[in-house]
Amino acid sequence: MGKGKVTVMDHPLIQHKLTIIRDKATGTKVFREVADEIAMLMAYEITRDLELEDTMVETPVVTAKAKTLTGKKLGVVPILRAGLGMVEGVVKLIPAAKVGHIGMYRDEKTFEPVEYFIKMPSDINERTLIVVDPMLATGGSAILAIDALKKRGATNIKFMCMVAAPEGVKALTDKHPDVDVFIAALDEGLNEDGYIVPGLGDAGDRLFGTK
Ligand SMILES: O=P(O)(O)OC[C@H]1O[C@H](OP(=O)(O)OP(=O)(O)O)[C@H](O)[C@@H]1O
Ligand SMILES: O=c1cc[nH]c(=O)[nH]1
Ligand SMILES: [Mg+2]
Repeated sequence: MGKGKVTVMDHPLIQHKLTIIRDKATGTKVFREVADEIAMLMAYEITRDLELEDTMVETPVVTAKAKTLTGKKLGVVPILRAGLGMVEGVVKLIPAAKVGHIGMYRDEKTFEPVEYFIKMPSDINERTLIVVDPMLATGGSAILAIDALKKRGATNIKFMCMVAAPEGVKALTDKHPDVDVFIAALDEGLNEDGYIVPGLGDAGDRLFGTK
């Protein structure tokens, strides 16, 4: 592994749901639903360190001391297309989060990422950004996406993916050691076509039914 902090979220529910989306017999509808559920479970874990402050609440019984989120700003940044499949799951838990989009495709021969779209909230320098993409293969797409966010002023970034290859985790944590990486499964590696093994195939195509 590289220099950054890496957390593997191997909760039983996440592992069970991952098996469903790894299965090649799983169609688009179920793939989308289960990917959404995995993203929500991961968001629950990734938000464990959100800051709380004291407040008062009037219950039907008494006025009591209680806790509330500080309202520190968050952003979710899906890497298109496949990252879109993780947005709903996160914003269901954090409805105040703004969403920035970054479009990236991987050249099929060289595996080099190409950026084709970016639209961010204007205040990304004030936000904790959670970059989401189901797949971290060579790491090229995640590295370029995070480069683009840092260039625009982002300083507090987390990366969350479902399936990662060790090569991608090393490349990402070497290049961006300040970015905490959260993954649901660390797979064996990459095949000659740049696919994660065992992986789940092309996440974008499986989410959107494009193959
Ligand atoms: O770590 P890397 O080697 O860069 O590969 C991972 C990238 O490949 C996939 O996107 P893809 O290029 O297939 O685009 P899509 O989401 O539009 O299908 C995936 O969603 C990641 O963004
Ligand atoms: O296995 C892989 C590798 C890159 N992108 C995917 O969607 N799947
Ligand atoms: Mg794809």
